[in-house]
Amino acid sequence: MAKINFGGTVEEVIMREEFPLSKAQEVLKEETVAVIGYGVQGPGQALNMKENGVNVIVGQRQNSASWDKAVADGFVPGETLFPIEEAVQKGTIICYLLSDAAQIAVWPQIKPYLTAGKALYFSHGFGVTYKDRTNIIPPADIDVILVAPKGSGTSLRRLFLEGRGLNSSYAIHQDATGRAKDRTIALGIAVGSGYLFETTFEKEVYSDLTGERGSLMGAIQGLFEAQYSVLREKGHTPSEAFNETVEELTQSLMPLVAENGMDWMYANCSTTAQRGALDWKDKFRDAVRPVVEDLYESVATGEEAQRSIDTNSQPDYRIKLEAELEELRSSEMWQAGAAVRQLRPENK
Ligand SMILES: NC(=O)C1=CN([C@@H]2O[C@H](COP(=O)(O)OP(=O)(O)OC[C@H]3O[C@@H](n4cnc5c(N)ncnc54)[C@H](O)[C@@H]3O)[C@@H](O)[C@H]2O)C=CC1
Ligand SMILES: CC(=O)[C@](C)(O)C(=O)O
Ligand SMILES: [Mg+2]
Ligand SMILES: [Mg+2]
Repeated sequence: MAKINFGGTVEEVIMREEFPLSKAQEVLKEETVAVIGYGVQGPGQALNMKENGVNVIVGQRQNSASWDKAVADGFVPGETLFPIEEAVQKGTIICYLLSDAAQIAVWPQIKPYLTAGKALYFSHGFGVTYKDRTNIIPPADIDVILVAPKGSGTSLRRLFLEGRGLNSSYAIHQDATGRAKDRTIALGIAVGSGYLFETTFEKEVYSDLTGERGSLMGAIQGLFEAQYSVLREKGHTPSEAFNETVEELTQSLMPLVAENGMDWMYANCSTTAQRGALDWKDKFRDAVRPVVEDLYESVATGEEAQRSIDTNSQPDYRIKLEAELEELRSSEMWQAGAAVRQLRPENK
């Protein structure tokens, strides 16, 4: 493990150099890795592992769009693609990549096939951490492990195809075989992680739920809406409001942040912008911090988990989510966004 200084705190991370793909292949050579669920993470992880030489099968509900997608991606019914229970039966490592709500519903069906020595793998600490709400309590004689790619399954796959990698966290909840750690790291490398950092199931789910509700998804849209609507009320056109709120951020400034940090992005903007950003950042921080504190509390008490379970267990949850996404899509801001995207020279 490499010791890396993260801004003054030294942490151990695992990189491909010290745990190369050849070692991952060696660790996994006797295993059948059953990827259960072929939604967003399922395809990314299954295809990356398959192309990395791992023996992968997929378990998915028949007569579903995801089943058809698995077929289109090259998984063969009866050979490498099976109904869920059959795949769990055949697998020695079970990657449980159903939606978190579906994991609860399907658990009683798969539990009998989690026999001694197998490994149960998650990409989220949700099911195990909130066990009082999910009833996901794995048998004691199996490994229970986690690799959580820090990003969308779509990005995991795209970065893999570009020869890059998405960072993942990893955790071992239960080591029944003495091989849990090797299995975990090998899977982490095989799914296409750039490097792996250690966590626990609880820390993973608390930080992940906070991040996606906060700066990664929820807060960012909230900030965009606030600024866009003020600009519009003050008489700015949609194109100006959208460009000054979103397009410039994603196209021009965030790539600079990604490349070399916030100070580098600031340094490449005008001194006028730098002065204003440095003055205003603390006001935004102070306004938003109490909301983040509320959010973390709601995650830690399990309120967020319960809301997610309750809503996403409804038979029509997809339709309802889609209706809310449609509302976003049809908002003036994102309609302006669609027009702006069309105008990018590369999209012409
Ligand atoms: N979406 C992402 O990129 C990320 C997801 N994760 C985690 O990975 C896991 C999988 O998430 P996603 O890929 O987003 O899942 P998803 O929402 O795409 O669902 C995966 C599959 O579950 C199946 N499914 C849904 N309800 C079912 C039911 N009642 N019975 C049987 N199958 C059912 C669907 O057919 C679908 O193929 C979750 O634990 C999630 O938190 C972690 C990091 C990112
Ligand atoms: C993509 C990711 O890692 C998220 C936002 O946490 C998720 O999809 O749950
Ligand atoms: Mg998440
Ligand atoms: Mg996440």
